[in-house]
Order: sequence, then structure tokens, then C-alpha cells
Amino acid sequence: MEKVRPKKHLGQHFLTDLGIAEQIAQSVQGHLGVNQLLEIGPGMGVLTDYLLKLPMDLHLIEIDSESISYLHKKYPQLSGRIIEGDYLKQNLDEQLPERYAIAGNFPYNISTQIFFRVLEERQKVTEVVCMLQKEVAKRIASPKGNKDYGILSVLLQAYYDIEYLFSVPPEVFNPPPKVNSGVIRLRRNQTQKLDCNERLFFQVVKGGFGNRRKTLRNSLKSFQLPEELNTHPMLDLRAEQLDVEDFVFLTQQIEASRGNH
Ligand SMILES: C[S@@+](CC[C@H](N)C(=O)[O-])C[C@H]1O[C@@H](n2cnc3c(N)ncnc32)[C@H](O)[C@@H]1O
Repeated sequence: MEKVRPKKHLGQHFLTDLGIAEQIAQSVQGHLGVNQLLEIGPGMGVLTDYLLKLPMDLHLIEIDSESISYLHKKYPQLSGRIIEGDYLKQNLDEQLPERYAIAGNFPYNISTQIFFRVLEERQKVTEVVCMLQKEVAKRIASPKGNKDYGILSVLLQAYYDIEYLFSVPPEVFNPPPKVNSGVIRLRRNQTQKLDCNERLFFQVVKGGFGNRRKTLRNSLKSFQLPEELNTHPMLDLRAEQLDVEDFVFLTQQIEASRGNH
């Protein structure tokens, strides 16, 4: 079969090391007993070959029509489960009505957006095993107090237990990317809903990190913090020093003061 020509604008860096593909696939655990698996960006199927060995029903979503033709020829048995589409926009309710896991060697140019979509779908996405640029992988898995800790770390850690699994050098891709890569696993925790208004929680986290160097007293000014909170030592900290529970607390305080007005 003729190989797919790598397209830069789609973040196509094809994995050439089969050992790494196997290691990524074996990191998928079927957490919470889930047996549906979605691969984002299968390309020519290097990782797909190993995901097919798992005791799960595999679905593929790929944006590139050239890769789609390749995948249909390579995997005729998957024909009803190959979705041509953009993971960021595609409505997957019909294809994946129940809970499912995600695996993939993500297109690095949109890996952050992929995680915001995962957050929107958090009630369904039970596990994510993926490769992405090492810097973003580290950031997502980072604990508070670390310079890498940011918006995605807090939002994802609110719903997922996150592990950094291993690093991957550029040489094992064709063409090699300019950055190192990292593989992480996210497993949905027991939190069905946070103990606060979740929409407001997302806004408070984003606001808090708006300017990393500012204290929360300044970065959260637009939220009109309740007076009782003014003397709270937390407000003299910066967002990177707060964990999920601290942000939940702040959100509860803001929510309560809004309710009082
Ligand atoms: C880094 S490559 C990985 C390819 C293959 N899984 C491998 O490991 O060799 C990323 C893949 O994601 C696909 N892709 C890019 N943007 C996408 C999107 N928005 N939705 C679905 N797939 C996308 C690309 O076409 C490409 O095949």
C-alpha cells in the first residue's frame, strides 16, 4: 500500500518504533471496566495494530482523507468504526453512546484543545493514554508549586488521576518533531461533580492563572471576592500554589457571596 505523505499542518509525525507503539497500547487498562476505545489520529495505524490486540472495541477518528483511505484498506474489519472527522468538532454520541477510553499519538499542534474537549466529555471519557509534546505532558501531570503547573493541570486533576509514564525522543518519528515527547495516562477519579458550581470553577481557575505572577487577590479582582475572604492568606498566594481543593474553596466562597446579593 502506498504510504501516507506526512502533512505538517495536521501534525503528522508517524511513529516508526514498534516497541514504543506496543508500550503505549499496553498502558491502556480499560479503567472502570470500560471496553470501548477511541483512537484519535491513527494515521497509518502503527499504534492501531497494537490497540487491536486489547480486549476492547476499537473506534478510529482521523481528519486526513488520505489516511482514511489507507485505514479502510488496512482494516476492512473496522469499516463501520472508522470515523472521518475532526475530534475537536465531531459529535460522537451515536458512535460512542456509553463510556469510553481514548488512546493516541496526538497531533501536537492541537493537544491542548484535545484535552479541553476531553474535559467537556469527562462524564464519558474514563481513561486517556496518549503521547504528546513532553512539555505539555509534564505540565498536565505536574503537582502544585511547580513552574509547569497551570490551567490544564488543575482542571484535569479535578477529574482524573494522572501519571507521567515515559519519554520518547524525536528520532522515532517520521518526520522527527522539533520537541521531545512524553506518554501520560489519565484515569477518571470518583468525582461525579465537584462540590461547587463547575462553570464558575473553570472560570476561577482560568482567571487565577490569567497572569501567573499576580497574587490571587489581583488576578481574581473581576470576580468581586466576598469581604470575608479579604483577610484569607490564600489570596496572597499565586495560582500555581493552589491545588484543586483550594480552587473549589475559592469558587464556593464566590458562589456564596453572589447568592447573598
Ligand atoms: C502525530 S500523528 C500520529 C499518527 C499515528 N497514530 C502514528 O503514531 O504514527 C497525528 C495524527 O492525528 C491526525 N489528526 C490531526 N488533527 C486531527 C483532528 N483534529 N482530529 C482527528 N485526527 C487528527 C493526523 O492526521 C495524524 O494522522
